[in-house]
Amino acid sequence: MADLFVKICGLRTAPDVDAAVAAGADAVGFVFAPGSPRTVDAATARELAARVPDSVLTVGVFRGQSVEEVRRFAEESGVRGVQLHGEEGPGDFAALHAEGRTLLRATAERVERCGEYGEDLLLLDAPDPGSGKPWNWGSEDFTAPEGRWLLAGGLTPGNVREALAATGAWGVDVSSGVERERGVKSPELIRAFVEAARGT
Ligand SMILES: O=C(O)c1ccccc1N[C@@H]1O[C@H](COP(=O)(O)O)[C@@H](O)[C@H]1O
Repeated sequence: MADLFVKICGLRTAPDVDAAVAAGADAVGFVFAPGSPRTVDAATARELAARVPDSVLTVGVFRGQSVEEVRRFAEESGVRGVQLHGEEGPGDFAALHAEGRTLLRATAERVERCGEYGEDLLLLDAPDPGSGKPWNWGSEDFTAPEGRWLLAGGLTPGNVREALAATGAWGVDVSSGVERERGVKSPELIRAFVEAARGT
């Protein structure tokens, strides 16, 4: 699955970013949601995003923040994409889309297809994002949405192949599973995750 889309999230340092880019990530995420061990400010994210080539999407991650706050962080940091874990509706997505941003809608709900709210990518995540806990993506009840969707929640280098085989996801997103301790990324685990996900 060499063309599998891979996002590495919760990056806080230059070595984190360099490791994700070198490993071949398609997107890197900076957490602007408050209260996470991975939260960075806009100035830090701007410095980190400057290390990222144009071919790799930079994404700001938000949870329960106003559209005005999302817009302000995105402008100040220069990220090209925003990932929304809140209660935003189609109108909010339309407003952010009009500004040229790539939009990721994160949800723990069952969804039939990507794009229902105007998002570019759908992210199916655990109810407690960033916790490293998997959800029941392997169960018989799970039905994959149509379109471009990313699987997230408790993925690791050790389970990502199984998860892809079970769900047929278009892409994957990981944070906890590439950390040596909570909030601290491991370049080795980042590389191992991308290789395992793509089967390279
Ligand atoms: O990573 C966080 O701390 C975070 C905080 C608030 C919203 C989203 C967050 N991360 C997202 O959670 C999943 C990855 O979770 P996991 O740690 O791999 O289980 C991914 O979508 C991140 O973007």
